[in-house]
Amino acid sequence: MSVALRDVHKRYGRTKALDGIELRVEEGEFFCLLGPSGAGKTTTLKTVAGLERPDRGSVEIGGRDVRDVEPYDRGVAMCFESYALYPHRSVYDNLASPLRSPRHRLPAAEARDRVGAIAELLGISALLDRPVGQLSNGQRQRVALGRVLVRPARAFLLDEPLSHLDAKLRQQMRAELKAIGAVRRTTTLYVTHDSVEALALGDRIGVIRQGRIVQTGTREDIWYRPHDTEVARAFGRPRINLLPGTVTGGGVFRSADGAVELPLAVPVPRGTEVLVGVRPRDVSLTGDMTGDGHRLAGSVYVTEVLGRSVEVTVRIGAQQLSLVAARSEAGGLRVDDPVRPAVRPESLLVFEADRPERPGRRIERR
Ligand SMILES: Nc1ncnc2c1ncn2[C@@H]1O[C@H](COP(=O)(O)OP(=O)(O)OP(=O)(O)O)[C@@H](O)[C@H]1O
Repeated sequence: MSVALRDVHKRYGRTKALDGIELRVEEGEFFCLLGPSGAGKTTTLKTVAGLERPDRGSVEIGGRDVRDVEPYDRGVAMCFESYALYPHRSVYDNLASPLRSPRHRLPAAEARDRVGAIAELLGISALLDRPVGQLSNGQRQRVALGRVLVRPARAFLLDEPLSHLDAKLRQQMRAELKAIGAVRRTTTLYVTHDSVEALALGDRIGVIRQGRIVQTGTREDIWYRPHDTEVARAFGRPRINLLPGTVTGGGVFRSADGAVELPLAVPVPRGTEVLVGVRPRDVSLTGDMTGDGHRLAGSVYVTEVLGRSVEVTVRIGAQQLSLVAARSEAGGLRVDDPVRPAVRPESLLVFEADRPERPGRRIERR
């Protein structure tokens, strides 16, 4: 079932939690809602589940306005970050109890199969007889997720369901979550503040900030065409370089101290104050084999080993430019060594300068 929110507003006293949310999750789609703490992610989910009533705007499930539909009758299954489990009952009972509700009431054998399959996928088969109260936080979180995924639902609403797992398990579960048949077939709205998770999981991603959706798109849209500097900063580690400066005649970017000059592929009027963005992996330490790409002259400021590659921060006048190079290229570099990194004009993103009231928007290629 598709899920749509139109112009949804919600206030708690003086706090504007949702400020005109527009969102549409297509049938069967896995949609990630990404935003910082307090952005309104949980409130959005609660509004879909019917646990909060919007002050204005509408929520539709399967094309039907659900204003007057009770949470229980909406047919959505929600997993909260603060999970409600029965601590004295076994993992098996916690997983099976949703299937005993009058809504589902599956035959015992079928319920057992479903619970077994979900427990297997979540790696908790060995814990089925244990009381939930004796489990670790990460194990409990998997039980809570299982309680949601086990039931037949028209849509899953998942609120940071992997947040309590350690890094390794989180990565593993991330990969497995989308492979679960029920998840693959069922519309899923997944909330996270982790951009890596959003990029890994989302068929599409919605970026939420201060109760509004700033940008919706595929991972390619968000990565290559971020709406503004804040979206650009949110995705990618090491972070995108954003160099402040002005556009001179001939469409060349120039930093305030004149140390960095870069030809722009995007037409920008002369005199415009901009931030030029380039991702560290798009800066080449040794210059392109083909020789194209614009060269800059600087010196090594800091190097940091990131497994097989090295992050090199280069000082160019008053600017710092970070790049990622292979260890074979950058392994021997010392602080203050001169380097000539190269940047291709087509990998540059151009943004309006940030203003106090809002981050700089990307200037589009015409
Ligand atoms: N029941 C409530 N009463 C008062 N204020 C609330 C209530 N629920 C949420 N808020 C406020 O509404 C805003 C949005 O909260 P919400 O929980 O939706 O954010 P979030 O993006 O899910 O954040 P987090 O990642 O920290 O869970 C916050 O400023 C929060 O303090």
